[in-house]
Amino acid sequence: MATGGVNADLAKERERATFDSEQLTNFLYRGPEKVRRKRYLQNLAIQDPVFKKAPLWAFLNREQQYATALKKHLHAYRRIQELGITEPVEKFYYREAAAPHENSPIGLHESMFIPTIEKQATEEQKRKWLPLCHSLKMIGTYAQTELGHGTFIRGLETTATYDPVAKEFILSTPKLTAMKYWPGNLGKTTNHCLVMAQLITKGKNHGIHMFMLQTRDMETHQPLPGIELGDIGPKFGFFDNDNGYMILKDVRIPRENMFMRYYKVLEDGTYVTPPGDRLNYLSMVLLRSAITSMIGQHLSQACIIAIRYSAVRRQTEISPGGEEAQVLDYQTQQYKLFPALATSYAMLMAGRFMYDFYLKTTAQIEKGDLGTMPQLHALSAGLKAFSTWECTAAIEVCRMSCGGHGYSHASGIPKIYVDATPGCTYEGENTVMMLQVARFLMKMYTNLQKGQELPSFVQYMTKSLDTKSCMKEEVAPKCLVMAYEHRASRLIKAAADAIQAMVMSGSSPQEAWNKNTVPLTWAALAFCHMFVVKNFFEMVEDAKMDGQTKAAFMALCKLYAVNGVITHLGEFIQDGYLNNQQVQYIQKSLLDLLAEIRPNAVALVDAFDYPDAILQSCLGRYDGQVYQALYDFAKSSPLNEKEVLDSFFDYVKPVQQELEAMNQPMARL
Ligand SMILES: CCCCCCC/C=C/C(=O)SCCNC(=O)CCNC(=O)[C@H](O)C(C)(C)COP(=O)(O)OP(=O)(O)OC[C@H]1O[C@@H](n2cnc3c(N)ncnc32)[C@H](O)[C@@H]1OP(=O)(O)O
Ligand SMILES: Cc1cc2nc3c(=O)[nH]c(=O)nc-3n(C[C@H](O)[C@H](O)[C@H](O)COP(=O)(O)OP(=O)(O)OC[C@H]3O[C@@H](n4cnc5c(N)ncnc54)[C@H](O)[C@@H]3O)c2cc1C
Repeated sequence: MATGGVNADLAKERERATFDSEQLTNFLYRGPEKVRRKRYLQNLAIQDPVFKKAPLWAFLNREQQYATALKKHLHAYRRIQELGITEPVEKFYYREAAAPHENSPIGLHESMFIPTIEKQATEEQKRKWLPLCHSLKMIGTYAQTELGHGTFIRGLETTATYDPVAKEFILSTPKLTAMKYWPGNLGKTTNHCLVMAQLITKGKNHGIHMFMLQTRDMETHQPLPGIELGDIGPKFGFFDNDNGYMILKDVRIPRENMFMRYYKVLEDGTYVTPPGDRLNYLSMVLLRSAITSMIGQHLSQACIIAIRYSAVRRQTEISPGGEEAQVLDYQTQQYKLFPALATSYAMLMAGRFMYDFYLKTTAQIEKGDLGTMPQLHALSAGLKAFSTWECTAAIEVCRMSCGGHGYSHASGIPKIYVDATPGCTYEGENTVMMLQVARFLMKMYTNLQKGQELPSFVQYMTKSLDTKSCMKEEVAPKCLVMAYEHRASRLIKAAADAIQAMVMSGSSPQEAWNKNTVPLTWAALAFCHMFVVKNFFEMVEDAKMDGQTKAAFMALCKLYAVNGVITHLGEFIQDGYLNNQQVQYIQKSLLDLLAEIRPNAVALVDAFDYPDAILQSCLGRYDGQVYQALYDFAKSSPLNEKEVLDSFFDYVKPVQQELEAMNQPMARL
């Protein structure tokens, strides 16, 4: 444990901030009452001896990591029920503090299995399954992806063939590539899963549908007949999770195990047409809608670590014989870290919008109004992809900005990165998700050409592209937003025109699409970027906080927008929308903003309000005592338990002796 009070540099940083970080914390967590409740729940978990006593995951092997994570998450699950915590966000605060950076082996049970039952099951099915789920008699996961197919789910090969005589479905993975592969917690933890399979009845394939499958005996936990299950082995991250594989050999389940809220097969095998398309994709939409906030939180943790450390770390005298500078004073270090910080706030704001939009839209869907599903799909897919790409790249920047110590697990950043980066892949591979956004945008563009009204968040497309930017020396938010709108509109039009031109010259629409997927992803990315920028400005402008806090927050928001223009400059100037002079204004504004943010950098990360016990970082400690903490971390390495390791006697000594004998002058003769 480090001692010595707060590091003097860090203390100074907090004194010189121009705003009160608590104000921003209150905004981030939606009010002081919610902040108090968050801290209360986090403290409850942090003080709980079961969580407190557990060894740090970094020093454990994979089996131990799995067992520790399981023990903690099960204890948390029980405590959450005992404490009567029902709000999802409050459960999250408790869990995060109970098992920081340890992914839950019952995570899929809570994040996909139960929500899918709640949304896709009939009332009768819910009555039967939900109580068993809540008592963990049933522990389930979401088994969709197969060895051969993750993205193209219409191509899944698992079959569910209805037998009207027995009134059962026969589940089968008829070939190697059909085996379920990747589902979280499928390998060892769960005893049930939702299986996505091709529904075949009366000899006809009706496409993929969801079925409830019991995989293991509920007492002995042994796999049931016809089911082979296992863990898929170690991965880049998620070491503590048993992502699994599953082979099914003609496993029979009752007809009632098909999720029948929207889709139905009658006893005689008649398929009843559902009220709408893609309703069984809604579980993916839920998680996609939650990922933007989640990934923003991952990045915010990396920013706390890198920025606090950069305030403490001193390296190189600026003038000969002078004091070594805090590395945070180097403009280049600010250029790495402040855009990352701005990105984390931007994504937290986008995530807030996204989740609220999800709740609003799904409430309409529940009432039978499916009209906004395409918008929900496009926005959740796009923000999921955009935010995970941006945030994982920024986390890696944070890690490298910590120099050598960033590479150590002592920093905490490597674990944040490896657990964040699969967000680019799971719940829809990012490029594929961007192409779904592009598909939506192309439709909107066609509707525009037909003179139809567009949904509000794509109405900017109706503006003329013949205008020039209003950007002046004082870089105004309005002009920044318009620049993003212009870039998105132009790239959407460019992609649409390219496709139309190919179709006009004889290509099929599919061929024209496939020859333009790169420009289509440019357009989709520009759309998502514009959406995030615009939403960030709107949320800062509407935020209720004092003037100094708002000014500090606004500086970040502007930096996010300005930095995005500089990073993607070609797309903003290609048609002459911004001229050379205006680009210079923006470049100058970037440097001015770095200087403006500098005194508030530590306060801006303090506002995220992560206790040390959650952050688990020697570099990101609130007191800045990083060197003592690094030394303590090194001392606690199991390799240091023995002064001389057995491997020295087993391997080094014999080789030394052999080499010594070989190198004797006599031996060479
Ligand atoms: C607490 C967190 C811990 C982390 C845990 C991580 C857990 C991870 C779990 C998983 O990864 S589960 C598996 C996730 N898998 C995927 O996401 C698969 C991705 N693939 C798809 O979603 C689809 O195959 C596709 C790429 C969207 C294509 O679908 P499909 O082939 O059926 O459609 P298209 O022919 O392209 O389009 C047809 C039509 O349907 C519309 N559409 C597609 N998806 C949706 C949707 N979800 N909602 C509404 N509408 C949808 C699409 O836009 C087309 O519309 P039109 O243009 O024809 O109007
Ligand atoms: C940590 C983790 C947890 C997971 N948990 C679960 C789970 O709980 N349940 C579950 O069912 N699955 C789970 N998955 C699987 C995950 O959902 C899939 O890996 C994901 O959907 C991507 O599919 P894929 O692996 O088939 O990638 P592929 O589609 O094979 O992607 C490979 C490449 O092909 C490109 N590509 C593919 N199709 C197209 C296209 N049409 N156009 C252009 N490019 C294309 C992609 O962009 C990518 O570059 C998990 C995966 C991970 C990593």
